[in-house]
Amino acid sequence: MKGLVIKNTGSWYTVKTDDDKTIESKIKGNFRLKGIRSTNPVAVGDRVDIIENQEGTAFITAIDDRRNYIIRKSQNLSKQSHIIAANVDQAFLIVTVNYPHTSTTFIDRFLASAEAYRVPVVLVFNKNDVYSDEELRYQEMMCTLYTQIGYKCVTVSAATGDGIEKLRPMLNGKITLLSGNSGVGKSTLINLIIPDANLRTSEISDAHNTGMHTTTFSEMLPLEGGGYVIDTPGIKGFGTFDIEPEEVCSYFKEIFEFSKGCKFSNCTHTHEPGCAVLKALEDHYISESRYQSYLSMLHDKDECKYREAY
Ligand SMILES: Nc1nc2c(ncn2[C@@H]2O[C@H](COP(=O)(O)OP(=O)(O)OP(=O)(O)O)[C@@H](O)[C@H]2O)c(=O)[nH]1
Ligand SMILES: [Zn+2]
Repeated sequence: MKGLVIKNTGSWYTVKTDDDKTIESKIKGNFRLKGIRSTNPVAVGDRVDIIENQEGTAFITAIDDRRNYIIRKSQNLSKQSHIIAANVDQAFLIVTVNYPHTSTTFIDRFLASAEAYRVPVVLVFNKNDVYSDEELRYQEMMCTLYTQIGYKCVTVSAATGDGIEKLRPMLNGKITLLSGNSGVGKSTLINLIIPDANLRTSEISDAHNTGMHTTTFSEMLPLEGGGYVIDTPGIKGFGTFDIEPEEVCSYFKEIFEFSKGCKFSNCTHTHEPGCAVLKALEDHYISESRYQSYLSMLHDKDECKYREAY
């Protein structure tokens, strides 16, 4: 029988079968996933084969190929990874222009890593209710910038509920990863969208920040209209991927478009003559902040810092 892994607590996996049953399952014997050194071979979001046994539980016997997965690297020496979720349909990146300020570098890095994994991203601008006119203008500028590049932008307030109704239809039937810096309102938003989720709010998540408590349990929260939401504290992007310096550009959609006009095919868009990207930057077709983010990722690569950041 086939099913979807919706929860992982230690060695037990909750599988929602295609005929809508929920069965607690374990991995059978020496089942190993090729290629990944991970503390958990199966993750929420995985499509699996199960065989039911007499006790009413089941064995997971096979796992479908993943379209994508999100990994957290272990901080200790084992260098093992923990797979947080697999087969994500889309990501909502929650950003706040203030309280706390989400930097464009943070946004652009997230977008670039999502591009690499072909995961569509929606930018959700939260805390609309607290901003001054100046902050609102800045928020609008950001929305315009990212909309022009091709990302959907939504402005909401999790505190007042303003704009939340726009999110619901976008979530329907999909597996959505909710991400964003600490304090931007992820838990508040989830509690609003799924009232019985009863998620921890800021007090407890402070423990995450100091690294006192890292949970190895993941769960996809079911939505009323079908689909799931995954809340992942502290995830800055997708996967650990070996990105080559010449690839960085292809993950910045608009920069990539202009790069097709560069004189040299190996142009790094930093100093070369006949660089169409530098020209577009000068003519304000490419924004300064996006270009700076591109440079920061390019330079990180030189120093091998980027890989470690994820
Ligand atoms: N004014 C205002 N405050 C908000 C809004 N959304 C969340 N907050 C507040 O911001 C603080 C942080 O919200 P959380 O939902 O805990 O943020 P989080 O993103 O889950 O944070 P972590 O768990 O640390 O990742 C809380 O005090 C919330 O009440 C909003 O739209 N407006
Ligand atoms: Zn160039």
